[in-house]
Amino acid sequence: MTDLDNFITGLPKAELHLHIEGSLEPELMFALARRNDVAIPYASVEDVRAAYAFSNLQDFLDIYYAGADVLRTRADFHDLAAAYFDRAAADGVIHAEIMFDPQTHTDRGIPFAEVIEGLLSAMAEAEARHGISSSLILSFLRHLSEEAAFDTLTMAEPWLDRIAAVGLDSSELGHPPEKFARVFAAAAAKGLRLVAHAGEEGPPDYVVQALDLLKADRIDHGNRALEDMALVDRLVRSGMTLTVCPLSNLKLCVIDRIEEHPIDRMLALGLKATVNSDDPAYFGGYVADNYRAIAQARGLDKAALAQLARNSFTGAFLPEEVAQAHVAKVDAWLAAH
Ligand SMILES: Nc1ncnc2[nH]cnc12
Ligand SMILES: [Zn+2]
Repeated sequence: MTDLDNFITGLPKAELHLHIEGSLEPELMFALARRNDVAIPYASVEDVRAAYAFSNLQDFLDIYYAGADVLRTRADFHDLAAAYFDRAAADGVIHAEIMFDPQTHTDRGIPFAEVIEGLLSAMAEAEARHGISSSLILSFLRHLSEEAAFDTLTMAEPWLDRIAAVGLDSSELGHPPEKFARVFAAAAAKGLRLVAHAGEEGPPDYVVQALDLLKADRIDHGNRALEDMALVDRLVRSGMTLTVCPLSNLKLCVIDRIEEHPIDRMLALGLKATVNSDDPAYFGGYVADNYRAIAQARGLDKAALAQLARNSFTGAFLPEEVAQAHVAKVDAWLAAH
C-alpha cells in the first residue's frame, strides 16, 4: 500500500450514492440463488463478471434487475446490506445514505416489509459493529409510471420515520424529472428529503428540472451540468451537492477513459462534488477504489481528496453539528498525514 492508498482508506468519509442492489457481489448472488432455489443464467462467478461489460446505462440496468431476482427474503436483504457495510467500514465510511429500489422487489411479489426490515436490521448491526451511521433513500424507478411511484410511497407509510429521502433512478433518457413532480411534492409534504439522478446520460435540462420541478436537495451524478455554464453557476451559488461516481461513469461510458473524468474540474469550478461507488459489485470498486481511481488518473492531492470527504459530510442529510464534527475528523486526518 502506498502512502496515498493509506490516506484514502483511513480518510473519514460518507457514501451518499450507493444502490444497495448494486452491491450484490456474484458470490452472494450464487449463494442466494442456491438458498432460494432460483435459476440464474450464469455457470460461474467468472461467467457473471464476464457479463459486466456495458456500453450504456440500459445495458447495465437489464443485468442489474435480473441479478436482483435472487433477493427474496428479509434475510437476503439483511445479508446484502451487511456485506456492503463490512466493505464500507474497511473503506473508511462512517456514514452511508443507501438507496433501495422497492419496485424491483414488490413487482416480483416480495412484500415491502421484507425488503425494508432486512435492510434496517443490517443498518442497526452496522452501527453496533462498525460505528457506521446510515439512513435509507427510497428510489422510484423512473421507467415506471407516476402512479406506481405514488403506490410505492403509500407502501412506505409505516416506515417513513426510518426513511430520509426519496430518489429517482433507472433509465434516464425519455423519463424526465417532470414526470415525478407530483410524487416528489407529496414526499416533501411527508417530511422526506429529495434526491434525483440527473445529468448522467440525460441533458443539462434534466438537472434544471430536478431543481425546479422536483425541488431536489441533492443531484445524483450531474456530470452533464458541465455543458451549461449558467447551470454550473446556479449549482455553485446554491451550494448543491453532486454525488459523482467515477468508476460508474467509466463502466457506463459516460466517459471514455478515467483520465478524462471531470472531478477536478468540478472542484475547480466550485461545485460541491462528492465521490461515491453507485453499484460497486457491477462497476469494479467500492468507494475507496473510486477515490483511488480519480486520485491516480487526475493527480488529486491529499487536500483535494479531503475536500471531497468534507463535501460528503456537509452534503449528507445529517444534523449540522454532526456533519461539522465529521468534517473536523477529516481535518484532523489531513493534518496528521
Ligand atoms: N447509475 C445508475 N443510474 C440510474 N439508475 C441506477 N440504478 C442503479 N444504478 C443506477
Ligand atoms: Zn445511481
